Amino acid sequence: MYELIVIGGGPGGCAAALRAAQGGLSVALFEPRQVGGTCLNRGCVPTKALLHGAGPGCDWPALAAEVERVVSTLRAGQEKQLRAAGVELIPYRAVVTGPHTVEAGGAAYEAAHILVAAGSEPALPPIPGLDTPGVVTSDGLLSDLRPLDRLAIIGGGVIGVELACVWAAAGARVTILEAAPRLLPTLERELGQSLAAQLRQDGVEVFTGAGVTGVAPGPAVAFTHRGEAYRLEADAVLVATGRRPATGGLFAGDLLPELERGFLRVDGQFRTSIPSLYAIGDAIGGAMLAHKAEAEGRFVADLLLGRTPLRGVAPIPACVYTSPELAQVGLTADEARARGIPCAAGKCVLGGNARTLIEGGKRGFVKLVFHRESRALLGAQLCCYRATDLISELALAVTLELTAEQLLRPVRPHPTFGEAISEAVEAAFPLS
Ligand SMILES: Cc1cc2nc3c(=O)[nH]c(=O)nc-3n(C[C@H](O)[C@H](O)[C@H](O)COP(=O)(O)OP(=O)(O)OC[C@H]3O[C@@H](n4cnc5c(N)ncnc54)[C@H](O)[C@@H]3O)c2cc1C
Ligand SMILES: NC(=O)c1ccc[n+]([C@@H]2O[C@H](COP(=O)([O-])OP(=O)(O)OC[C@H]3O[C@@H](n4cnc5c(N)ncnc54)[C@H](O)[C@@H]3O)[C@@H](O)[C@H]2O)c1
Repeated sequence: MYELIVIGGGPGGCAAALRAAQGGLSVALFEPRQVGGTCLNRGCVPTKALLHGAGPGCDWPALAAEVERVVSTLRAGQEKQLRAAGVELIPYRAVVTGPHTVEAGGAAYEAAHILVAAGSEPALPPIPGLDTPGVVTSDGLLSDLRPLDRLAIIGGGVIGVELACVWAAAGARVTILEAAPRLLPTLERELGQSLAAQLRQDGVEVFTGAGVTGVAPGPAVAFTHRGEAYRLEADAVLVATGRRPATGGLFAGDLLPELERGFLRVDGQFRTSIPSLYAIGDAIGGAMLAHKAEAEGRFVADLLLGRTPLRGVAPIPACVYTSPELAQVGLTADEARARGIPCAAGKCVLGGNARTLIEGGKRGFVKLVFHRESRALLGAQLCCYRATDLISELALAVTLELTAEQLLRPVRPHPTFGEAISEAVEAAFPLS
């Protein structure tokens, strides 16, 4: 009998298992694939290593070896840390058979609490021909790293644009087919629009409002755009149209917690409709991000340890590691207005930022959204170099509800990208 069984060794499950074990609970972690989950093995880490390493004349075998070195180093470290904390790693797929019981590898296990952190898997849209040879999801593309002359991408979301940048940097002709009117439709409007302009300048073809009608052998993608029909031949077709929860077959018999579109429904403390069963990460939906899963895992571990959870409910920053990078946290001006919140927005365009010009001068901006009366920071949207690092300062400010005056108190060093934050605050509340 364990105090906690964790199902899934991704960032959510590992964070929960580690913290619970460090706090003194007996913990078993079930993971039939590799520790690290999607993030470490098929997601965040390999894609960022590729974005860092891909370039003209790319040596693909060397790049693939470097990606594997990074991933396996991190995985070994993570496994060591879990074992050192006393987590029992069980390499089988688990099925929940009761409120306190799990079956895996032909054996039964029992625990006071069960945490489902089973993550997600690629979701395929109902487009005819997706079983054509050469059509892959991110899992397939990342497991067979090789040069491509022509890459067609269905879906201009986060996976689509990041992997477009990898193969475009290595010299491939990349085409993105996005159904929505802009790239990255879940992010603030100008972020997707600016990225599309930059990608086009870098030679990537971008069709927004595209209607993909099918994939034929070749592979060749048939699509419509502004009333015209097109046929696009490629060496590979990446389908990156979102992910779905990996909750299929997770529960046995009559035991089924409440689901919503396949995602486990949880309350504010990540409890499912079965009191001893918690769920976190991609399996519960919302932002499908590693740091969200990890924060939620720590939150549940703290709850079970009887501690007040520190993290897990703060606004979750979203980052896109393209060039330039994009990042956002909290509310956009449109979202604030739609909620009837009086807001003041300030924007600093980086054309006059010294560090931006020194490092190559790609288009960029920092936008900040404040409550007009309290002057508390509500949200931030960044399109610039190092946006994915700069956003942490702004996530802190949104979380702590810092005001414009408080944001202006620190002296920011020169020449840095961070100077744009001071300028954007001043633009929101001009002196006259
Ligand atoms: C290409 C790509 C790039 C990404 N880049 C980023 C990024 O840069 N930043 C970011 O924040 N997020 C990124 N993500 C998203 C991120 O990977 C996920 O949000 C994150 O991994 C979710 O963590 P999780 O712990 O909920 O689930 P997962 O990481 O999916 O882990 C779930 C684990 O559960 C295991 N499992 C499933 N069912 C069972 C079962 N029945 N029994 C036992 N084990 C089971 C699976 O094998 C898996 O290892 C990316 C995703 C992809 C696909
Ligand atoms: N940097 C990061 O944090 C990062 C990187 C990669 C992935 N992720 C996570 O992984 C998840 C999955 O990424 P994703 O890019 O697959 O999903 P996504 O939801 O970000 O984007 C999917 C895109 O596909 C489009 N689409 C859907 N059906 C289509 C169709 N039939 N034809 C053309 N376009 C279509 C959607 O409009 C959307 O823009 C995301 O939720 C994201 O949070 C995060």
